[in-house]
Amino acid sequence: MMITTQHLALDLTYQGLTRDQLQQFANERLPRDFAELRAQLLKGTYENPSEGRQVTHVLNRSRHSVVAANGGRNRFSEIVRTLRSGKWLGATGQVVTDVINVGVGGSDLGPLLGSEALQEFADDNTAHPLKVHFASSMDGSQLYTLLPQLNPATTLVIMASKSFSTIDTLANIRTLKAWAARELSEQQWLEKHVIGVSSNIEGMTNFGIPPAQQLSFAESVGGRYSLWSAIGLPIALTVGANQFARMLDGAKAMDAHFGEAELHENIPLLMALTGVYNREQRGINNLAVLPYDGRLRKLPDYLQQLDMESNGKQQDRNGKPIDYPTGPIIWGGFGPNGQHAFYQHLHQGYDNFAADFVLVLQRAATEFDAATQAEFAEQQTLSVANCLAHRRLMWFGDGKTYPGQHPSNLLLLQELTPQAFGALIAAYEHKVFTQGVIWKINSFDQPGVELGKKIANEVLEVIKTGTGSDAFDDSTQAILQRL
Ligand SMILES: O=P(O)(O)OC[C@H]1O[C@H](O)[C@H](O)[C@@H](O)[C@@H]1O
Repeated sequence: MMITTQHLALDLTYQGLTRDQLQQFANERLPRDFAELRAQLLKGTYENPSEGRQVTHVLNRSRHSVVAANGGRNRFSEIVRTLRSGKWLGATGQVVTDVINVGVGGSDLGPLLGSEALQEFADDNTAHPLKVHFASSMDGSQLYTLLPQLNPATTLVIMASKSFSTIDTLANIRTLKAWAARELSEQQWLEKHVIGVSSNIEGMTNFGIPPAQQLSFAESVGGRYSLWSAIGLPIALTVGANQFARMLDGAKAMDAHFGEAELHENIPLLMALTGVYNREQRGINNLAVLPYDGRLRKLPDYLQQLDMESNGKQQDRNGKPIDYPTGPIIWGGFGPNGQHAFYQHLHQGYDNFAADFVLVLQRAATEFDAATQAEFAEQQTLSVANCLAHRRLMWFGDGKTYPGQHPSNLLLLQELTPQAFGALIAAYEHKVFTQGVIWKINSFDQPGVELGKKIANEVLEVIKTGTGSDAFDDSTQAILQRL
């Protein structure tokens, strides 16, 4: 069973469900008002009850929407143009050559995935190739290796944080500020070397970021749904504003598909239903994401946040406890390398799993000479053959010691264009939305993460003041003692 849209195809043959079975399952599990709720999501009026706002990330896909305008698309494009054309001068008059995106979670994973995936599609009118780096880790380990290679006078920092209060990001920024102080005054650094991306405008202003270097986006755009907003700046810096807009177009085309296509032709809907079926009817609690293209290496990480932070819940939309399983554990890795590492367990291990294979069939022509190009084409074919082989073995087994019967999707991209990438990510967003509706949960909050942050602050306070550790358990106390 293969469904083909403009940018993305889905083969769900190895889910092992007939059209009738899917229809019947949809009749049982999709609520009656599903079409209405879906229309709300696509209009930007779907409710996020616990945070008291509507869900509007879909509006960011439109090149001219109101939300996009409030997010400062013009300023966004201007910043992209200036930096990519080598016209952004630092405080000492030198051209900025390196950008570090400092953010975590939704302010890191989407920009990182998108920049890696689409690099080859960069608009080639760049006079000065800009290098884009990423720093997310709370412990500073990325900056530790990155900073010795950079010069504060030619480096610009994107402070990317929806809330502008995430301690991981603030800690990395403090380190960068201290590092820049070798060459620049604080004033110089703020005026020419920092761009803020946030929905907390006051926070950016209080930090001292000049208004012209503030890019905002609506609070109603969830962090894990924010790569379409100004948070996508690193992607635009990598590929150019036009290619970034093409990524939005691809997502928009998927929105239209999700809104209009009938059940048997609707990619996100079928991904959602087969996922719920696997969870509930086959008792499978995990989904392996297996991209067969190195440019999508970070896809499992990205989808972990998108899916697990959205649907890993034990309360319904009204805050009432629920007693049925919700979103699965998402894990995975780059398929071809996984074959030499964890696939043994997938083929012969004891555990059940479902898988999403993501396959790109062709790679655009490059500037390599013909002989090298032919070898690369051969490598692409090798990867396709391996993807198809392992997918078959996981489903059919060998009738003897390989059990098979592990259901999988094949998400097929003819080429990894910005449009196809946008469509792929939007399809997953809508899958997660649909499953959230089926499970009656709010996919747009993350109370568990917030409780973790609160407890971390309490522990930090004890470490800093050296008092109050007796409120903790023995194990925690013993470790604090060593510290
Ligand atoms: O963008 P920020 O406000 O800094 O948030 C970064 C991340 O932190 C949190 O812990 C949330 O769970 C994520 O959803 C969010 O993407």
